[in-house]
Amino acid sequence: MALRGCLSEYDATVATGFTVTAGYPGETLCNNNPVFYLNHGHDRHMVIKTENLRWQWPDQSTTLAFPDIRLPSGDHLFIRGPSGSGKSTLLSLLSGLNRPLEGGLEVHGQDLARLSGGDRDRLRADRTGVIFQQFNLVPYLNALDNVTLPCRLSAIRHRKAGQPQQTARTLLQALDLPADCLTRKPSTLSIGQQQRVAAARALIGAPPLILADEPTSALDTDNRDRFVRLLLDQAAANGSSVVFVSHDPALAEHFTQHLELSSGQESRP
Ligand SMILES: Nc1ncnc2c1ncn2[C@@H]1O[C@H](COP(=O)(O)OP(=O)(O)OP(=O)(O)O)[C@@H](O)[C@H]1O
Repeated sequence: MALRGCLSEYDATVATGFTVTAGYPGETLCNNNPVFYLNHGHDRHMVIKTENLRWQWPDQSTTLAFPDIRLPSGDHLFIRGPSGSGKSTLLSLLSGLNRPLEGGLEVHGQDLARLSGGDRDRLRADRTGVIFQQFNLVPYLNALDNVTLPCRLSAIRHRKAGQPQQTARTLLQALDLPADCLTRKPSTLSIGQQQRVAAARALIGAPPLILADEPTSALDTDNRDRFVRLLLDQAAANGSSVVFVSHDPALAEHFTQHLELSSGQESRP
């Protein structure tokens, strides 16, 4: 099916994690409002910098307090912690989906606490690829069109991808997706194949940061290790930093930095 005119704002938002603020049936979904990407002297190569970061969900009595993170450009960080320790919550803060309750949070040199929701969405669209735990593929788009979606939502990602369809093919091939899967819908793909599509979608347009939320949880050990290696190889080829969360300590060996979240969280006084 032709891509133009068949993508709702809802689907684009669920699939990519950012709100689409432009786009009508038949038009390319792409918000060209400029966000100014600043460099801050000695921190210009720091992709993520957090300090005393805290978050409290509405109606929850406990506060999630996160260890400080310093992630230089190109480094790969593994975040581990038991269920409920706040791994997904931390990724929602790093991606700008939620604004921190307290503490410092700089991503791509931007103070996320000071940006509006729309500017955080734009920053994420342009500079962060997200792999969701459930992949969030758009069910009525084939694998290739799912992968090129970020290029429709970000002029920067589109420009960096060059020819998005060709780049998507190259990425999916590098991630070992069989050629006959390229034009198939997600529901006809195995979990491992859907996972490769989700990874290619995060990688296209070489965003400086990839955030991955337990994308290997449904895989066996061999496929899990292979997927992590392929993902990190592609990220390294793009020069992208990676933050990968999992409860599985066996994956830690693939990463250059490690962070452990504990299950014990502070109670609010
Ligand atoms: N939308 C929400 N509203 C209210 N509380 C939430 C929400 N999302 C998460 N929480 C709570 O925040 C805490 C951390 O949840 P989170 O999903 O970040 O943990 P996790 O480490 O990713 O867990 P898992 O490994 O099971 O996915 C939990 O106590 C959870 O119940």
